[in-house]
Amino acid sequence: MEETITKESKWKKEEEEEAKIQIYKYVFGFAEAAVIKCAIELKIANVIESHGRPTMTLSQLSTALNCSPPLLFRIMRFLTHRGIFREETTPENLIAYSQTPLSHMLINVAPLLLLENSPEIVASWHNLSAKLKNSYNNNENSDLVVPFEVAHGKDIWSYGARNPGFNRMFNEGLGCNARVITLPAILENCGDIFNGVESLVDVGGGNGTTLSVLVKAFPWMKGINFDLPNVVSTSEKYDGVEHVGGNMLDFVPKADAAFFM
Ligand SMILES: C[S@@+](CC[C@H](N)C(=O)[O-])C[C@H]1O[C@@H](n2cnc3c(N)ncnc32)[C@H](O)[C@@H]1O
Repeated sequence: MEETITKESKWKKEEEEEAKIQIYKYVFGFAEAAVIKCAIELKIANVIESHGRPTMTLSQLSTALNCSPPLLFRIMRFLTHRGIFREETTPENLIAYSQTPLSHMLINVAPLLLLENSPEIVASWHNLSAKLKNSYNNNENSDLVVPFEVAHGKDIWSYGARNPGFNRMFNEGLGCNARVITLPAILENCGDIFNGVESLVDVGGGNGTTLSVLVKAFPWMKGINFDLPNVVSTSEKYDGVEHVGGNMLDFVPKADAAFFM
């Protein structure tokens, strides 16, 4: 007689109990990003950092942020549990907070976190299944499905051209990624690729952050930041960097070397 594998015989009781706990990670998975965004918008890390003392009591922090202490305490408890800020008790028995390496990073990477957790980008992720539907057998049509376009009805560059707020957030977010994460790694590990390069065009260079860092590191180099007209027209000016607007499919300004990131 064929053996029937029942649910009970297949899974151990502990595994099922663990699954009941784990599933809540996914039910409330969004909360992690939402609380980080809340901390950035309130500028909690900036306020603690500029307080001038290593710790700041809950009462001082609540006053500085104009937030209800019990509400702020709950947000801080969520964050400190994850190593974002440290909770301490003062000699007067008051709750106080200090910075950790992770909470300090919130200050530097705030633009990137705000971009990736923006309603526009999150809406793309909510359309991820559209990308996979009917993609069996490498269906060519599924290659054309872009979750951002499903969510917003247009590609991300056209959307940015029509939405100055998103355009700015996008360029600041990627500029932050370049400044804090990518460029330090490039400069530390392979900076010598720029030796002898007198002019460099950054194709799709966004708001010019990358070139602004590179021309400082290699002062003999002239930078040409090439991006869509709506991007460069609102970008900050940097010494040693010329902004050129255009479509890379039509032309790319001439230089000793081209950089794509
Ligand atoms: C992924 S972002 C990279 C930005 C920047 N290089 C970085 O790494 O932070 C791509 C960039 O290409 C630009 N871009 C997209 N299509 C373009 C086109 N046809 N011509 C010129 N730039 C374009 C976008 O505006 C955007 O700034």
